[in-house]
Amino acid sequence: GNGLSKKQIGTRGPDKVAQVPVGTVIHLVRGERPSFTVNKPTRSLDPWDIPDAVDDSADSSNQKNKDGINGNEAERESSNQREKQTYPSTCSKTGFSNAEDGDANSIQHQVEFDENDQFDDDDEEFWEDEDETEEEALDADEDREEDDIQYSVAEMTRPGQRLIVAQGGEGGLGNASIGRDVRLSKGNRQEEVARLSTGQAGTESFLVLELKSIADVGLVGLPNAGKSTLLSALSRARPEIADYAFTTLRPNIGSLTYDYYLSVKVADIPGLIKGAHENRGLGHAFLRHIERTKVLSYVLDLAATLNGRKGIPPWEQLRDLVVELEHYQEGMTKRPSLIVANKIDEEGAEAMYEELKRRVQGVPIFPVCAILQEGVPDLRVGLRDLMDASDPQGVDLSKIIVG
Ligand SMILES: Nc1nc2c(ncn2[C@@H]2O[C@H](COP(=O)(O)OP(=O)(O)OP(=O)(O)O)[C@@H](O)[C@H]2O)c(=O)[nH]1
Ligand SMILES: [Mg+2]
Repeated sequence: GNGLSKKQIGTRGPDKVAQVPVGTVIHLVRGERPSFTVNKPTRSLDPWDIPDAVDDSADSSNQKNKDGINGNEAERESSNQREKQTYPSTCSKTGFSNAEDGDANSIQHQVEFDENDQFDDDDEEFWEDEDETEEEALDADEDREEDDIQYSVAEMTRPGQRLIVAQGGEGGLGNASIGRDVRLSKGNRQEEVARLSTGQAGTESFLVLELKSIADVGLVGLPNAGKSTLLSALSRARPEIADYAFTTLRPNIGSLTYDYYLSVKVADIPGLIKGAHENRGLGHAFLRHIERTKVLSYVLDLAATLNGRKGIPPWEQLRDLVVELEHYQEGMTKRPSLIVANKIDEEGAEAMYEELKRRVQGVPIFPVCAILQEGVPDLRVGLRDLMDASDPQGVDLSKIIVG
């Protein structure tokens, strides 16, 4: 699928506790199968709710998603199939093919899983023993950059969720245990003593951790900055727009296509306020989604203090946003970033834009009027350049001149 960052890890020896962000999918490359199985393979990303994917009860069915995460293709396919069943048979396929763009409407509907849909049950071949000794297998693993994913183990959907993906071994008791007090029948004493003193080996697994991103670009800004307006100017998505804070309560996704092949997904995320990292506003829910985008586009309202409004000047908006993101997760604002200076059409906004350029350096700034789509073509190019840039910059808090 789109926007996946992968990290391969190996575990050996005792249990290891790794903290992974919500939205991480764990795939097994090699090793022992864990005792739980994935109930529902993920085939689409609802940007807001990640469907529960882990069946904690030790179920022996082993559904898996060999391809990892399927993109919209599969989702669309299956949703079409579902609709086909519910619509009268005279309804042609073109009658409901509106979800051709990966925009808000097509992504936001919840996909239900049809147990037999798309997934073959010929699991066996994935679990056939290979003619490799364990030693050889380990060496091979170190050589290979990326191994084939055998099995999707779990999708972490809740904060603090814990799963044991590899069990630690039992410690040996040592020679001290071979004393008179170990009462064993003569027959299997030898065996039993050996087992007690050496312990038992732990299981071993090689995993790929995959953090699902909801989009390539996240539009980050205070409420009312014009994020939703901008998304609708950039793409065919039609999010709700209104002249009050917290219009957007769920992320909306729009697709930007360039030159037929490149498609960049942009997420319009609910407005962020000061204290969001302490869960003010809808804080954590918003931040969680920003976490899952690769590129940050800060949308600043140039007109917030103009014409008698009692808002926050754009450079302070930027500082507040950066502080919130960093409080939530250190290093987050190092992501490739650009600034959209919105509402350039308002009286006095030009001067604010000049002031903003003076006070914030190191990241590109695009003056835009989202309502009239002015500056939007340049922004589109800017976003693409940012995706391609070899040394993209984040916003450096110490370089914002405030006050
Ligand atoms: N003058 C002017 N107004 C704009 C521009 N872009 C957006 N607006 C207005 O700003 C208000 C807020 O726009 P939204 O797009 O809903 O803002 P948002 O950032 O999505 O707001 P939340 O969803 O509450 O976080 C609306 O009244 C828009 O019409 C612009 O370029 N110029
Ligand atoms: Mg909005």
